[in-house]
Formats: sequence, C-alpha cells, structure tokens
Amino acid sequence: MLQIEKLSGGYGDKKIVDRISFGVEKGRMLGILGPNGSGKSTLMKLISGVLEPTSGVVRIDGKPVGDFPAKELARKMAVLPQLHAHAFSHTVRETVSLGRYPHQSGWFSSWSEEDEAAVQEAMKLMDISHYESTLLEEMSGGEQQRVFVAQALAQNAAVLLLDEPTNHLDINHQKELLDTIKKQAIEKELTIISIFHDINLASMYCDELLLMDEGSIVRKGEPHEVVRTHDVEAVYQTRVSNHPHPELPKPQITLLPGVRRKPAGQRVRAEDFLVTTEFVAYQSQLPLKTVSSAVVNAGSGWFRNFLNRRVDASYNIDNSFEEIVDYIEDSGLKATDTVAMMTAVRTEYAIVREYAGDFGSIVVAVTAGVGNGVDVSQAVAREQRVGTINTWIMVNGILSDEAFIQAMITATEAKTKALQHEEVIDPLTGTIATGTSTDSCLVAATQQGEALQYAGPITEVGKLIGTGVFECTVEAIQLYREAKKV
Ligand SMILES: Nc1ncnc2c1ncn2[C@@H]1O[C@H](COP(=O)(O)OP(=O)(O)OP(=O)(O)O)[C@@H](O)[C@H]1O
Repeated sequence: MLQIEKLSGGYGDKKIVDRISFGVEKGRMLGILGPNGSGKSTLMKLISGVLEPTSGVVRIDGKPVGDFPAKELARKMAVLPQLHAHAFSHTVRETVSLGRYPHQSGWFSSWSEEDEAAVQEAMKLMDISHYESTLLEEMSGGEQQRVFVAQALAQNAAVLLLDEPTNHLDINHQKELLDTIKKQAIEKELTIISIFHDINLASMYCDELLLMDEGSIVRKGEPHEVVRTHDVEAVYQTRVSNHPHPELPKPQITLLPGVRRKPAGQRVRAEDFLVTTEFVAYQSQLPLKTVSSAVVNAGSGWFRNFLNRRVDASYNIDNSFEEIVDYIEDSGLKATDTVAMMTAVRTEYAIVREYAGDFGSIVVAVTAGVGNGVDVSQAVAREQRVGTINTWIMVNGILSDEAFIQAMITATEAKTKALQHEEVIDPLTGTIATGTSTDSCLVAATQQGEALQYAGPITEVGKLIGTGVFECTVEAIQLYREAKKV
C-alpha cells in the first residue's frame, strides 16, 4: 500500500503543499480533486519524487521511497504526468516501449519476451495497437493521451500516479480508459492515485476522493462524503446541485449557471387549458419542472407540453408508448418536450380549475373514470383496463424536491377522500375504492415566484392541492356517472 505522511513541499521558498497525510490500499483508486492551482500536480510530484519534499515521507509497503534505488522505484511506481514532453518523431510503439526502461539492464539490447508482452498488452488495453507504427505528432490529442497511458501501464508498476488521465478524451474513451484502469487496479491489485477535473467521473470510478484547496485537504473519504454541495461550492466557488447517479450509488453534481432564466412572469391559468373530445392539453411558454407517472416522459424533467389523451377502452396498452409518441409528433409537438398520459374517460368531462393563495396559485385538472375502482388495501389480481383517474397539479411557484413529493402525497390523499365521498365501490371486493388500477399523477411547477419548501396539508399550497384535487375529483366522478346514465 501507499502511505503519505505529513508531506509538504513546493517551489523554492514557495510552499504549496502543506502537511498532507493519507493512505491508499492495494486494489483501490483514490481521486484528487481541487480547483486550478490548489496544489494537485505539486502533490503528485512530491509523491513521485520529481520534487523533493521539504518534510514528510512517502512509503510503499512501509518502505520510504527515498530508500529505493531510482530504477527499482520506477518498477514500483509509474507516473502519467499532466504535460508530456512531446517525444516527436517517435512511433507509438517506441513511446510505449519507453515504459519498459526500468525493467532493463541495458537499453534495447535486453528486450525480453516479457517486455514485448507488456507493450503489446498495454497497446491493446488502450486500443492503440493499430497505430503501432504511427508517429506521435500525426495523432490527435486524445490518441496521444492513450499512448502515454499505455506507456505508464507497460511499466507494470504496482503504484500508478495519473495526472488528469482523461485529458483530451471523448466521453467513450474517458469511460474506456477508466474502465480499463479500474479493472487493472482490481485484477493486478494496483494502487492508483489520479487527479481529476471532472468531479462526476472521479465520483463514479474512485473508491475514495480527496478534495484539496490551497495545498491542504478539505475533505477526504468515500465519494458520498466528499461530493457534497456545500464543500464543492466553497472550494470551487461556484453554485452546484448534487443528485444521485441513475445506476450507481455515486453522487453526481450539476453546475448551476450564473446566467439564470429570466423570470418571464409566466403563470399557468385554467383558461389556457384546451379541453376537447380527444384530449386535455396544456402548452406552456416556458418548460415546467415536472414529476409524474405519465406514459411518455415519466419521472422528473422539464417539459412544455402536457397531454391527457383519450383512447378507446379496448386500447392495447402493450405498445402504447410508441403509438402515443407517434400521436404527439403527428400533432406537431416534440415528444421530448411532452409529458403524455391517457385515459378511456371522455376528456370533455375534465375538470380544470384554478385555486389562488397568498403565494400564487395552482391549477388542478382531473379526468376520472371509476368503473375500474380498486380498494388498494385488498389488492388482488385484476384485469388491467384504461379507465383511470388522471390528476394534474400545476403550481405557480418554486417547489423543492420535498414539495414535489408532498404534493403527490397530498393529491393522492385528496383523490382517495373524493372516492370515499362519492362512495365509489371496488366491484371485486365490495369495499370503498381508493383509486383505480391505472391512475396517474403529475405535479408541475413554473419554478418562478415564491419558494415553496413543503407542500403537505399544513402549508398553503398543500391546502389548495387538498381542496382542489378533492373538489375536482368529486365533480369529475359526478360527470362521469351522469354521462354513464345517458
Ligand atoms: N514549476 C513551478 N514553479 C513555481 N511555481 C509553480 C510551479 N508549478 C506550479 N507552481 C505553482 O504552484 C501552485 C499549485 O500548482 P499545481 O500545478 O500544483 O496546481 P494544480 O492543482 O495541479 O492546478 P491545475 O488544476 O491548474 O492543474 C500554483 O500557484 C502554481 O503557480
């Protein structure tokens, strides 16, 4: 393992790195993060011995690096520097072969099968074998970067120090390179320290991160301990937002631009909803932040078009997605900018109403078909049909993440209360229904105006959602029943 103890150093009298200590176990990868000039490269140079530390010690498996003869140290530790001395007029193969230098007693004279195998493997890993005879100056920046990483890998050292290995690489090659390095770390039990500018890549690939500022460690630990909004904002002096990776338990950050959307004074109004026999639709000037269980674009996102489309009760719901996307595009809208759900209920019976409060207002839109009522507490296998209750809540205000979730809960409770009020019965159990088997809910917000941190029934917006969804659902059920009688 690699141990760094109270390491300090810099350039002449200029102290850059100040008493830094940490350790990296075999098979693990540690990422160094920090703004420009924070001392990342200087720390790497102190670890690799390019710079003489003013104090502190670096140990490999307990032995101070100063005690290793130069060539032996090079067999233990490979370095990918930030800036490469351009070895022009060298071919790819020659450049990668330089990585074998520490393993040789005499220059090329002692080129062994082992050297050849290491070079071939490194070129294969970095996907540059086909460039073997190409001159470095004839390659792109990203291709050259892969050659230098191959050179470091060919060195077959147990410790790998990488200064921005993904520099110049496109996203696929960034992923390929880091996948390869990570795999090498695990399979060959390498110890890897790598500098990153991309916090998200570092979070995804590193077991541990170290956040530096002004030559010191601000925070060190697993990615979830380091990639935190507050620390990243303080160190990089920029606004960021932290969110989960869609597939991995690794936090990711998104930059929040300094130039914000102009508050265009946009307001969602009930009279701007289009209610026809074919659909209920709302088109917003600006995208609304939306959370929904729609058919198209479910989950969260920003959308301008909202569609609740009527389909026949016998509609085949297996291939509904593609069919509804075609329908959206045929209507002249962009599916990528549209949240769409469907219903077998007659959409002209939709209830759309506006409710005003001190903070602003909300618009509630409900279509309800209750022939398909389900008592959720007695869930049993049922035939799936498209008679549903679709509930939209559009908020003129800024909803926090909590508020989006609370708005959904409040709306669902209000819907259930409406079914109770209207004594909608689950035909299978004979008990009061709590919803239908295919209900959808959508909460959208302009993200302009007043900030609404919460949306439970204790809050003003929650009260409007509760009353609004209850009233609209009751009325929609009554209309549905009236229509059935005719
Ligand atoms: N050769 C040098 N001589 C004198 N000062 C240097 C030298 N190299 C770097 N410095 C100074 O040391 C400080 C830290 O530089 P370093 O390269 O370690 O930062 P870094 O975190 O790697 O930055 P970047 O993200 O820009 O690569 C900077 O203020 C820089 O000006």
